[in-house]
Amino acid sequence: MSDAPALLVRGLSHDWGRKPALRDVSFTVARGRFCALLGPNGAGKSTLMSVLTGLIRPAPGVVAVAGHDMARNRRAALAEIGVVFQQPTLDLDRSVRANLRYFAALHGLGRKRADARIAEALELLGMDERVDEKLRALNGGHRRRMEIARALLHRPRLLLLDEPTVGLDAPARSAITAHVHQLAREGITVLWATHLADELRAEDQVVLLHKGVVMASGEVRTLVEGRPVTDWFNVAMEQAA
Ligand SMILES: Nc1ncnc2c1ncn2[C@@H]1O[C@H](COP(=O)(O)OP(=O)(O)OP(=O)(O)O)[C@@H](O)[C@H]1O
Repeated sequence: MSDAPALLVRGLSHDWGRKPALRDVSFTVARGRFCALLGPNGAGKSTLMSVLTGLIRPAPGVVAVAGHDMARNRRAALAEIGVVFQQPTLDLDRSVRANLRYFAALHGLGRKRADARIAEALELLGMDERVDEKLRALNGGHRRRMEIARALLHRPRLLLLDEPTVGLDAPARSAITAHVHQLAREGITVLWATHLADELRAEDQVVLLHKGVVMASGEVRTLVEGRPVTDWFNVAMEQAA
């Protein structure tokens, strides 16, 4: 199990009613990699995130997280995952600390351990000085960082983020992108869904999804062949249209 990839997805398909959303999707993400799940609106990114978080069952398909099969050993697989959903779910009238303590308690962490984990997670996101501020006083970028910190409280090996920069201005977008790349360098495996190719870096892995099908997968540097990532993405989408 120790050699298992952080995430394995094999032969995964899903239909919404009669509408195909994912078609025979397969890829793996090695431990400590930043993998972008890149695709335009309607590509199937959110559907795939729902499968990976166990919200919907693929038929057919295999998902394994750190070697734990999602169908056969769901609890162990889910314990390895931290999730940042597209829609924020925060209590704006409470402080950063109070929000995080609440979620730490949901994970069964006692107060002392919770506070240590909260400090650790906030430091990773450059948010430690905000711990006593009310969420309402924070800007969108800081709220998002706080949600990422929350997803790390139980020390997951795999962090899933569904379009985490939507609605943020350029500086906040670039700060969050940098912080999450840093998390990958710290050993946390990241799957980052986005439709914005400029969030990718040369050393990242990318899974290019279009109409539910993986069009390309591999290291960004190799796939773009010297072009800017946005040019490569635009050409791939024009060819697919
Ligand atoms: N709950 C649902 N019921 C029916 N169809 C759905 C549902 N969720 C998604 N779809 C359809 O599945 C396809 C893939 O959508 P999905 O939301 O997974 O794509 P996406 O890449 O996340 O796009 P976006 O960036 O717009 O969220 C689309 O055709 C969408 O209309």
